[in-house]
Amino acid sequence: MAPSVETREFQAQSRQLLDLMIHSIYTNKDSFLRELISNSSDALDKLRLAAFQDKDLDVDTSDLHIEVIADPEARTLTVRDNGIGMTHDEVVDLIGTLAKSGTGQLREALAAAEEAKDADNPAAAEALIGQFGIGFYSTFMVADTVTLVSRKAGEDAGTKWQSRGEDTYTIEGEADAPQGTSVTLDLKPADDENHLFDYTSEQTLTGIIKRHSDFIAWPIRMEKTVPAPPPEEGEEQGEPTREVVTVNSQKALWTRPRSEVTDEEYAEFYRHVSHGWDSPLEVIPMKAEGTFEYQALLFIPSQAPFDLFQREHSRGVQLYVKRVFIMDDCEELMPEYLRFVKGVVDAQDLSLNVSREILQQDRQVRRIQKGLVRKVLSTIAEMQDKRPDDYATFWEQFGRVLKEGLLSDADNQKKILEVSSFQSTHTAADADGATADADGATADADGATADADGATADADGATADADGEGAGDAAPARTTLAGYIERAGADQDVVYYMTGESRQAVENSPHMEAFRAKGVEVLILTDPVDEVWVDAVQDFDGKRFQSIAKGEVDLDTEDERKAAEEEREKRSGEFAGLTGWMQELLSEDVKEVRLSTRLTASPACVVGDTFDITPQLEKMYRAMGQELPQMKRILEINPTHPLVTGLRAAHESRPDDAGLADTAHLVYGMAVLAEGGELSDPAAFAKLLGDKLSSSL
Ligand SMILES: Nc1ncnc2c1ncn2[C@@H]1O[C@H](COP(=O)(O)OP(=O)(O)OP(=O)(O)O)[C@@H](O)[C@H]1O
Repeated sequence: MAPSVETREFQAQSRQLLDLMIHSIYTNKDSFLRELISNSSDALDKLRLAAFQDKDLDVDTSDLHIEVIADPEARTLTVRDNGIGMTHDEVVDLIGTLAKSGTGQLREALAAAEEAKDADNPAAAEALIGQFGIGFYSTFMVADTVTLVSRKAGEDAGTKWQSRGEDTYTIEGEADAPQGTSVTLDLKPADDENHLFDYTSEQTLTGIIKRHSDFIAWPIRMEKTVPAPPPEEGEEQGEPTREVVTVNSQKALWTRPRSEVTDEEYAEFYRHVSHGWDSPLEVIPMKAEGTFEYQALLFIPSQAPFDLFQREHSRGVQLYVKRVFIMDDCEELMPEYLRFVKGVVDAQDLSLNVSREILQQDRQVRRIQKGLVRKVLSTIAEMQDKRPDDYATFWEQFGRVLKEGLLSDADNQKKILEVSSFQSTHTAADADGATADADGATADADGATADADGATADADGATADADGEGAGDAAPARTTLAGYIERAGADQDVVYYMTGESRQAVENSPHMEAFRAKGVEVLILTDPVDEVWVDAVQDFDGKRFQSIAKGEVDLDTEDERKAAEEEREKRSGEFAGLTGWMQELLSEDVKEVRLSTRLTASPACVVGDTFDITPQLEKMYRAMGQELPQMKRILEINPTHPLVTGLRAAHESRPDDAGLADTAHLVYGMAVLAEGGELSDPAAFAKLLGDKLSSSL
């Protein structure tokens, strides 16, 4: 019976990707070979491990290798391995669908690339390929047809998958497939101008393999024409012969001294372990000797992967034991908040059949983790100190993740705070035009202000920052906590901050008014994680973190404080009628109405008690499905604002006027909006405002 050929459709997103690949002008077309070899190498690692762990698995692991077979006449190129192979279902799942499909960013990026293609702007597609690294599908950059034949170790029959990269692929049984996987490409005609080289040329292939895959631990073999050795005296030069040679050196990069490895070799290895297409920002080789020995080669990427904040985010650190691959993404070696770190750890003293369960319990593994974390944090500190531009890139890409460590790694909290940097009213505003200190709020004593375009790092800890939004944009600068504390002076015993959704929302919030008037610097924290760590971290260098939107503020000197106290008492008496009435009227929304000391220009603002959670955090909790009681906050009104004094006078003379209650509701609504908050009933607010405006005409 002839084997049945099944034709299946690619998923919509896979189709889009393939389309991009086929029409790609991506210049690094050679990368397809690195991807195939990388996949083969992984498959060989997996087979060796499977054979080791499952003694019943009937496989021959005596000659694990990768073969590259070129046929210039037929214009085909095959990459074959005798690794773990794939079952029929795995081929459909892993090759027929895109593993990372369904994620928002990829969908968005694809849509953007699609649009750009219509607009004849291929750069977007190029960026997409570079950023997402599109493994197996990259073969369609160089091939018209791709045929994959695979037989899983331990199974009797194989599977053949074939596609022209259009809407469909075919899949059928292949009875006598050898164990492992082969991928055969029907190559497109060479077109040097478009970086599509002749991938059947021995020289081209050798060059690519040496450049991209030299360190692969398995032999990569290729049949080549080898010249005969020089003749002995009196003999004739022999004919060149065809021989199978191993093209790569197979040297594990982490065992070689840094001085002997080029940056490009490190970059290629990084791409292999991270499945990335970018270059590493930092290379961290490590060697620990003594009671437990390990070598590690870690990398900090230059670009955050698109799934960094998704549960099933990309892999991190691989564990090897005495050069033998044991597992991908070894969580036990790297804490969650350093999940962006890629690389390998090769431990000498673990057993080859170590399992995740054992790793979790193992004291040695915990000590390795401690060593790795210490080294990564000290590398970030060094970057901050010596390579501010790289540090700025790092912070832009991974700062949000690193700050998660403030919650989960108490031992390193101080270190993490030291290497963190923050926007503040002192640092330059970013490109959205919100200015930090338009009215000169924070010119500090030594005159070191963040410079206008944020392009240079200043001496007191404000670091310049490339925000990745393209050249020409004013880059935001950030400050370290040490920089903040130095500027604040010894008398200020807290670090002021405000959290919010954007710099602009924080800067324009009424809470900022008194701080701006007094020239007191405030950290501007806009990452969701900021909402949480500020409550969990006690202090930095003995200075407490204090939200300017919580509790009472006190920015006065002793004398000012006395005068203000007297003034407030007098005013409290004068305004008691108004605050009491408003408190009752607004009791569904607020727990107190009181006079404010933090406002200079706005009529009112809402604040929390010192230990209340912020509205943003409340929103986050609710989004995560957590039930919370309704949080009531405090309405502070400004006793010098004409709207407030006017309302007081009107309420005194016409206490029963229903229109005044509307005004009070509007004052509250304005306070919520001014801090960037959300009204519980925006339609009611709009109607009230509309009525008020009509009656004033
Ligand atoms: N030669 C092979 N042998 C066995 N399995 C393979 C082979 N090639 C690919 N696979 C399987 O198919 C999956 C998808 O491969 P693909 O190259 O598209 O993505 P990837 O390597 O997982 O990730 P990335 O897209 O980041 O490179 C692999 O994860 C692997 O499970």
